[in-house]
Amino acid sequence: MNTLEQYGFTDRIDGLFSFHFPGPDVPEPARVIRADRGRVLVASRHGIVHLDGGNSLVTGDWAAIEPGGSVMGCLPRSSLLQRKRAYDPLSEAQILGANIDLLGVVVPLDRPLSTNRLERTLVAAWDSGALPIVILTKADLSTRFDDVVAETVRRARGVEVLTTSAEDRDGLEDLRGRIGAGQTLALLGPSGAGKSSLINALLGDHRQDTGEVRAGDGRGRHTTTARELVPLGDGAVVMDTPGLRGFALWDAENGLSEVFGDIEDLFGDCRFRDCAHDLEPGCAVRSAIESGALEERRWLSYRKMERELASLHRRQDAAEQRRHARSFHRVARDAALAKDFRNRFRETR
Ligand SMILES: Nc1nc2c(ncn2[C@@H]2O[C@H](COP(=O)(O)OP(=O)(O)OP(=O)(O)O)[C@@H](O)[C@H]2O)c(=O)[nH]1
Ligand SMILES: [Zn+2]
Repeated sequence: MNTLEQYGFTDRIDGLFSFHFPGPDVPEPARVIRADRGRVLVASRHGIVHLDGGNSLVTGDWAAIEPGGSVMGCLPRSSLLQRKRAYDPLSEAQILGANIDLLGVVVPLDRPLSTNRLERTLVAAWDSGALPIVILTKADLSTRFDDVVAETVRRARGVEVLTTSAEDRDGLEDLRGRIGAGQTLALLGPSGAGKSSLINALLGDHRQDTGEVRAGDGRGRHTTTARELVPLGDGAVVMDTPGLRGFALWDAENGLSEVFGDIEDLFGDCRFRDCAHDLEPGCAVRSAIESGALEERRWLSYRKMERELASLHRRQDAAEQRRHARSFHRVARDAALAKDFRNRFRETR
């Protein structure tokens, strides 16, 4: 597997490049590992290189590189995670990452649940166009706050919930199994939630590939830059940008109604009450998209959320989820109690 494939390049991406950059000189595809004010680190067929002139690129982008080495542009983003300033509509949103397939909303089990935070992060995840998944971390500590697992499952409203412990290496296979070849997982969660530990645990033997990369900066000096995309092997990738760490995605209260409220408001203006916002005449959603008042990307995100939630609800009914949460919780608690007991035994010996 070449460097580019390790960073998620697939036949599908190859096809998208031919489609979006037709012509005799097909550009070289490259994935942005890190973007820093126009200076970007990319994975290419020739390994990992620095490029200049990538002002518009963000981590995760698929960049098109001319034979001369300059950046021509990038593929349309399949998802876009951004930080919004709800109170100031004029300020530009800060883009945290692009082309994320799976957004892990990390909830640590070593502290009480912040339901507001969980719900707002889930909405931001849906808004990005990626598929959210809730990842409970530090399962080995889950006795401390008894109701976090059940409450998280309840608040996640059908979004899949996985439980992990980097410490005990629990749940890692499950999570790894969710990230297919060519897919990118990003983790969102508060500081100290265990994101780095989880990434390192997922990496296992690949660990030496990550973290710092030493690269010449063209002037003979060497700089050390942290990679923000981390290959897990087999074309699965984890995105780990500073912007995603301990950093709120919003500056004001915003939940479903704030992020998608403008879209839901449009429904009332459709000619038909039961408008499916597809091809119906007089559809306010379609006309907002056509006039540019509604970004098509956001509408697709909204649709994706509806679709995924409906199918998740079909797949796993609430009762089954509660059973799962209870039985998991018992196992986790027993394991933690056993560990506590072992520690105490050691101290008193
Ligand atoms: N018991 C236990 N501790 C854990 C686990 N995962 C992480 N920790 C501890 O939790 C603390 C924070 O973990 P990090 O992985 O640094 O958390 P982070 O989310 O990357 O934090 P930021 O870098 O601040 O965003 C560290 O002291 C870890 O050792 C776990 O599964 N079990
Ligand atoms: Zn409509």
